[in-house]
Amino acid sequence: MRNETVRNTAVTNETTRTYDVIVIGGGPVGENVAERTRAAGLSTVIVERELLGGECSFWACDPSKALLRPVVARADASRVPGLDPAVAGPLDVERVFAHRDRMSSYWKDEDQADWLNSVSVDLLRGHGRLTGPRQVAVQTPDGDTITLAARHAVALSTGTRAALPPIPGLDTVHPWTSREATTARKVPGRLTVVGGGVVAVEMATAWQALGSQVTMLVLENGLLERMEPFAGELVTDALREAGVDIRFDTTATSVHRDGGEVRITLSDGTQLAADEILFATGRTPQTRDIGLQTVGLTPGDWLNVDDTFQVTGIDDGWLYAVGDVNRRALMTHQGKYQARIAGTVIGARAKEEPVHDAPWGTHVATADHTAVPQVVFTIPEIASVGLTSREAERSERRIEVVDYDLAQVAGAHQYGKDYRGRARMLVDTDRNTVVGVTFAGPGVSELVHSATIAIAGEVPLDRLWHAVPAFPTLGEVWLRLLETHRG
Ligand SMILES: Cc1cc2nc3c(=O)[nH]c(=O)nc-3n(C[C@H](O)[C@H](O)[C@H](O)COP(=O)(O)OP(=O)(O)OC[C@H]3O[C@@H](n4cnc5c(N)ncnc54)[C@H](O)[C@@H]3O)c2cc1C
Ligand SMILES: NC(=O)c1ccc[n+]([C@@H]2O[C@H](COP(=O)([O-])OP(=O)(O)OC[C@H]3O[C@@H](n4cnc5c(N)ncnc54)[C@H](O)[C@@H]3O)[C@@H](O)[C@H]2O)c1
Repeated sequence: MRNETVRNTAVTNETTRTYDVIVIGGGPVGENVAERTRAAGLSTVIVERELLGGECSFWACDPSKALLRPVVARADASRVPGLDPAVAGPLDVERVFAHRDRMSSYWKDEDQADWLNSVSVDLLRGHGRLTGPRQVAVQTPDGDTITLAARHAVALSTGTRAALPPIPGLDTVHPWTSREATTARKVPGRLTVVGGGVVAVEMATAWQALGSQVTMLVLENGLLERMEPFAGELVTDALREAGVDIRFDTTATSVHRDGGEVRITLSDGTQLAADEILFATGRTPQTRDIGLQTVGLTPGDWLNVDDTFQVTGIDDGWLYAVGDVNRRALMTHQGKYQARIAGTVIGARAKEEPVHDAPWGTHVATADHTAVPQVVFTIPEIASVGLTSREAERSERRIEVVDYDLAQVAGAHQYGKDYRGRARMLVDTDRNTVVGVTFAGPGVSELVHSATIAIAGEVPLDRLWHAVPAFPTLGEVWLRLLETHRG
């Protein structure tokens, strides 16, 4: 076992190792909590039972984006006159898989362990469980149990795993979850995808382009239902053009594997056959077996936190929950933002320094409520931050919705022929600031940070008017949105 020797300022006795901070779960979020608490001068250990780097590095963001990059780049290139014939053929699937494997570090975490070592955080490999206030027991891969005690804080960053619906026959079909969808080495002839959210649309985009005939079973009447309706509509059109069979208001009611084939009974009573079935039906928190009952919480629950990530209902505030497991925003960048804040506030409290917890203070995650960006890497790309118009309707605020056809921007003409895209900006008319933006179109992923800055910075529209977008870029959509708003 690597790096388990106790370093920095930890105290060891024969049965219990004492640290200032114990982090359970070494995904992207746990790593960042630990890096910040260590930077604050606190001895810190991470307990990780699988691979340091978590879901994102090995079974989620990195492998999925590596599969999608050639698909999206080919779609972009096919719209560029002169370049289009060069990308007319199929993808080289083996090379795509090799790229994906490399981007997933061949499912080895030495580099991340070296990085952790370089920032003087200890690593203890094994499954961590709370055994009481500030107490953790770690079951190591050798079957030993090591007990840890925290002087100041325990941070839970145990993330999520795929949620599977309880439908008859599921245990017989060996269904794909996001893990298999991102790591498979063989292209199934027919792939059925259950779900219409982010994992479903990204993986349907990738596997259809890699050679599967994809069928999507979507409970709702559209894709990406939590985003602006035009986002799902544009992705639906592109998936259908690529040959995906999308069935709305439909789901699988039972499944069984018959020989090599998965037989699926649909909610309308009809049958469907597939070689593999992917359930992209949301996430469940990894809190069932982490000893929550020993501190008065309920195993299996999502963890409720305040804006400094202290778990609610815990005396003395020693327990923190950061990243996916607190359900605030299930994305790596937002979890890492939370981690920077949680690590810093743990450091401040340990040193009895003032805690700056007014909105936008150093020690509170205000952006979680107002400015969470997300990019969906489909054809076309979808990039959003802040409120959607549906959320705005439910809020008390007076909001103006400003729409613009992204295809009318000069940068879009340059980007590729037959560009299709939409942009929507939500303006809080009382405060004269932007509170939500959604872009849908090829190449929009890199636009989203401009919107995040406008929202998090609460930049008045009169000042945004002076932020001049370069010609001819997609960024000129800002000018067009502001002109539309001014009438
Ligand atoms: C297919 C897919 C694609 C995605 N793509 C993106 C994307 O492009 N961009 C983006 O921002 N987000 C993306 N996400 C979301 C992103 O993966 C998560 O938001 C992110 O991984 C959350 O990080 P985390 O550290 O909170 O949890 P995780 O990454 O889940 O890490 C939790 C860690 O805790 C460990 N652990 C759990 N329990 C214990 C225990 N008891 N003891 C010891 N260790 C334990 C686990 O082994 C794991 O290493 C994607 C998700 C999926 C499913
Ligand atoms: N690019 C990115 O940022 C990215 C990519 C992938 C995943 N993620 C994150 O991962 C999280 C999980 O993604 P996801 O797509 O699994 O979840 P999701 O919540 O986005 O979508 C879940 C889908 O499954 C459907 N569903 C749920 N229960 C069902 C059932 N019993 N039967 C049929 N359908 C059912 C829902 O109707 C919905 O369409 C997201 O919250 C997202 O933040 C992010």
